[in-house]
Amino acid sequence: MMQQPSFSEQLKQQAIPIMTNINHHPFVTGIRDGYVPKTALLKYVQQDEQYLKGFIATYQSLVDNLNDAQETQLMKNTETEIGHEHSPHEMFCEIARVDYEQQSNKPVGKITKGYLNHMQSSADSGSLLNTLAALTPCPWTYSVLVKQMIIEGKTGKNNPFTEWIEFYGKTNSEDIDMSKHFFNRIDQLASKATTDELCQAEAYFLDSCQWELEFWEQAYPQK
Ligand SMILES: Cc1ncc(C[n+]2csc(CCO)c2C)c(N)n1
Repeated sequence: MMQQPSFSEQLKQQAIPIMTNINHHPFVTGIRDGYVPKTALLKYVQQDEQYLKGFIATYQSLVDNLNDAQETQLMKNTETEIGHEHSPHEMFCEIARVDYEQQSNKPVGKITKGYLNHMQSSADSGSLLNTLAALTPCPWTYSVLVKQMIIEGKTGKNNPFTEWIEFYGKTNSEDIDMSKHFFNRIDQLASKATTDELCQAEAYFLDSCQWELEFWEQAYPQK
């Protein structure tokens, strides 16, 4: 008999259309091909500075709500990774020839706010499964898109984004792959969840994937 795919495999399958749109978004193809307009890089950095603060806040509420010491330690280990996201912002600023220091504390845009509210509402739902489902697309979509670029051989001295691609390629290496760790935990929780709970978690996951797409679009509108 064919084995039923795991819940996390089902989530990834459901997200394929959104992931395809992300991979074809001009911001992402620009990184792959070595040119993104300065205005887009700037907008991204300004919004992502705000986004990271919110991501860390939601992650913190997740850790605070854990009641298992071992799991708390595991999640805290992952937490130390999150603080290192400023260097990709510095790379974008260098490429755009703008001062990184001037880019923080800009007003939070509509999409950034929407995405952050969505993540926080997953934590407020009181369900670890929902919270992990809402947080995972952040590391997962980046891991998928950079892996694709690395496979296609888009890194090299001709591409100014090589360091950026390798940054996310590295943070997603086997031993510290955050999305893998989150997906494993999601599968454990899913095995004890009701159908309704699984539906809810799936919606949190897919909405976050859609917000990831909107986030690129916010910085570099296609219209
Ligand atoms: C909108 C947006 N989505 C994802 C990331 C990437 N990212 C942010 S935190 C984190 C986890 C550990 O570093 C990862 C991969 C980003 N910068 N901005």
